[in-house]
Amino acid sequence: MLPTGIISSGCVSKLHLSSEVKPVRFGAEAGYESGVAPPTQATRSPVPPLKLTVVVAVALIDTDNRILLAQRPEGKQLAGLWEFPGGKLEPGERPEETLIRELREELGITVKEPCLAPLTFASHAYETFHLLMPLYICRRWEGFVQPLEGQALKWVKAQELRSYPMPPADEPLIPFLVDLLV
Ligand SMILES: Nc1nc2c([nH]c(=O)n2[C@H]2C[C@H](O)[C@@H](COP(=O)(O)OP(=O)(O)OP(=O)(O)O)O2)c(=O)[nH]1
Repeated sequence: MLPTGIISSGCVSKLHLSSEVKPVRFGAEAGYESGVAPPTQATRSPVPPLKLTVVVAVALIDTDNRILLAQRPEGKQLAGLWEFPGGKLEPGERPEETLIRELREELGITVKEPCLAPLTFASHAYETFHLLMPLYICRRWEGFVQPLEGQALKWVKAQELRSYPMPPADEPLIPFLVDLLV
């Protein structure tokens, strides 16, 4: 059996090893004032953390239980992949405000905050940032969905989501939608 802290196969996809040994700091010196144990040699991340980017997304669901996907345009990162509408949290915004703003800008629809229900979230390390993406669901909005930013749009059944290539962060979200809608 492996002792705690040794990485075995199956749970961790990337292991970064460094021969550089840094001095270990404890307690207040390490920024831990009281009551919280400092990271140990075994639990401290061996690589500098990626910048955390919060993107808020929504599965809009129509009366036939189909989900709206939008295709990322040419020239952008992850171009051609199908994603949930949404966008980056701006400073000072609450996640629901971000979504309401993005849905108006991207799709021309008006969503009221009580119509946004949290479903799950994605946490995914891209090469240059770590994405944290709450996924809401929404069944009620005002106006007609329009591709205001030139993006292709598709209404897709939950069981057909796997036929649309999505960003890697989104793949673990699919079973939650299948459980909810199928
Ligand atoms: N909206 C949305 N973004 C997603 C999803 N999955 C996923 O990995 N992302 C990533 C792609 C982008 O890196 C980021 C979304 O930021 P954004 O909507 O502002 O996209 P963007 O490329 O236009 O960003 P930028 O030009 O303003 O930097 O999150 C998803 O399902 N929906």
